[in-house]
Amino acid sequence: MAVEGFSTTAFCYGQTGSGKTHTLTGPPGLFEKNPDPYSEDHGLVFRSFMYLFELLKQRSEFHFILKASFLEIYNEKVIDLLNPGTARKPLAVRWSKKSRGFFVENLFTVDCEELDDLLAVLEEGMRNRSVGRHNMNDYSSRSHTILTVHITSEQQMGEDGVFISKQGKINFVDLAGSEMTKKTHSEGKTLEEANNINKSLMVLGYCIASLSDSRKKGGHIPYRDSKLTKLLADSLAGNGVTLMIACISPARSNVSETINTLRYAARAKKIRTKPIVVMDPREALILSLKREVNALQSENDHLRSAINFAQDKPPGTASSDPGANSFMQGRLVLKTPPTVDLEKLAEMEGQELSELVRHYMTENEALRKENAELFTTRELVLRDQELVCRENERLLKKLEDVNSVCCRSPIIPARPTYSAEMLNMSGNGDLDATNVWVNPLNASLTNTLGGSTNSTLPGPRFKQDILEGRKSAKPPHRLPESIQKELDKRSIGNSMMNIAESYREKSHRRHNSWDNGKGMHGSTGSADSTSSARRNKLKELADNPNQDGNSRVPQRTSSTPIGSVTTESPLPEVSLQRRPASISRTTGLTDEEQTHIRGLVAA
Ligand SMILES: Nc1ncnc2c1ncn2[C@@H]1O[C@H](COP(=O)(O)OP(=O)(O)OP(=O)(O)O)[C@@H](O)[C@H]1O
Repeated sequence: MAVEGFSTTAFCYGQTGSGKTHTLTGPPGLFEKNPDPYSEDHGLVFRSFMYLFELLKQRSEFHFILKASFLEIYNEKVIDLLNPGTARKPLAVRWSKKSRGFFVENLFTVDCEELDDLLAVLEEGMRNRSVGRHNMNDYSSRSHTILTVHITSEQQMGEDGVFISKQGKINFVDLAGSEMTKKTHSEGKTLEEANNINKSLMVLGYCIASLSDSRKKGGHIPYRDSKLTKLLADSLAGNGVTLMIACISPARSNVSETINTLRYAARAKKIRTKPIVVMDPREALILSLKREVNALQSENDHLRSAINFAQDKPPGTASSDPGANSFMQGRLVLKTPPTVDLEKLAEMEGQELSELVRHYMTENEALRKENAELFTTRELVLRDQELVCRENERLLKKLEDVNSVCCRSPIIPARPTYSAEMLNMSGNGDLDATNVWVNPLNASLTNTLGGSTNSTLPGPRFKQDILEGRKSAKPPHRLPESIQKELDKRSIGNSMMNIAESYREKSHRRHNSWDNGKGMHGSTGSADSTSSARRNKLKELADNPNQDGNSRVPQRTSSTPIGSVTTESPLPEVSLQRRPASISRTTGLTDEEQTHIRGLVAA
């Protein structure tokens, strides 16, 4: 992973004499014997170096730069093991704003081109580290050591000449073992070393405990309490990968330390880091910009293909919609970013690349906005359509209800030409009980002739059908308008003639009665004879249709609303919708009608 650019750490933890140094570097004095490179005595560090160089050989497309440093923390002082000097002057640990981590100032770093260079660093450091002796270990490490191998890899991205470099590293940390001074019988200098070792290990334990506790996430981690934790902060909770090797003793007498070590290991196992590849900020920016450009270009291609698909739709679909056209027009005026030659991309400056990305982002934003608008419009159209459908269903249901009410009523024929006043008709079946005035002649004729009214009376006949409960009763079909008008003229003309004749007859009888000296109210017999004569006359009129085959009795046609008769000139219009103020008791006609009829008779 260090080769890929990650920061990695392997550290050994455990009580003194448990084999930490043995695990990392092998038995004491191994390198003084000039061992075989493939000896089984080698520890993790040597084996890692071997594996690292094998890996570098396989990756010929990369250019690697290796650098190594070796330091120890002895009594809370950082000593450079590759350049200790005669005075073993301690180095300062500082905070780097750039890398946002602690670093050792002026630490000697050795370029390592060969495996031997790395082995030389390891040997030199092992030789210079502080080793002591106590009851539990003849070669006890009196300090924490950190061997770091920095791996810089450079790779050419594509054929445009841009090199991308990554900086990975491996930390090999050999911690000094925790000591129970009672057991080790440490005194003097060794006791001071043991106290410092225990103190720094305790801080490390606090840091591990805090990092592993999910409740303290984001809380304070006491890295600054020791040099060891400062330098391991990045490995413990940074963006690297860390391997903890817990070394324990198989001796029964060390059981409490073993349990303690395992407890630490269990806590450390809970720590979660977020490994990232460490790169040069400028190169990282170029790489991210290139990725972003590729992503935006692919997204733009996708959106363009989707828009072209919408444009290629046949007429009558989306393009035939004027609203859609306006949308299309609005979309077509989008500012398209300039086409970029990918080969020249590497030559472009960071500012140009940023400008280009900004162009694509603007276009992308516009396309996203347009896409959202299209979706919104589609939703609105669907909602409107649903509303119209619901309204349609409601109106249809209402129409059905109205039809069913009309059909259920025994006196209302279900004909759409009836005025709304008919709907207010009471349910007792008496047409005369409504507020619609009916021509008394029609009514008297119906009463006189009963159900024997001839077939030229469509209204009463239809009414009769309803009364007889015929299911097939339907309103008569409408005639063509010209024929219907002609029929209306004739029927109205006939009715007027009929009225004129009855008026003439009534006048004649009235004269006779006056002649008989009985006056208007003189005799009931006269009234009876008058009504009898009128009945006979009407019957005669009904039984003898005129030459056109039409009855001379006023008829209601299908196109004429009930209660209203409309004529064209020269016949005067007579409205029967409202009962006139003054009606003659004998003729049943208004003054105005009588005047008209008198004029007609005179003519
Ligand atoms: N796996 C092993 N096989 C053989 N010998 C071992 C093994 N582990 C440790 N030893 C031996 O035990 C002794 C102590 O080991 P080592 O020095 O590595 O312990 P340590 O944990 O580093 O102690 P300290 O913390 O005091 O430095 C050494 O002589 C080492 O060779």
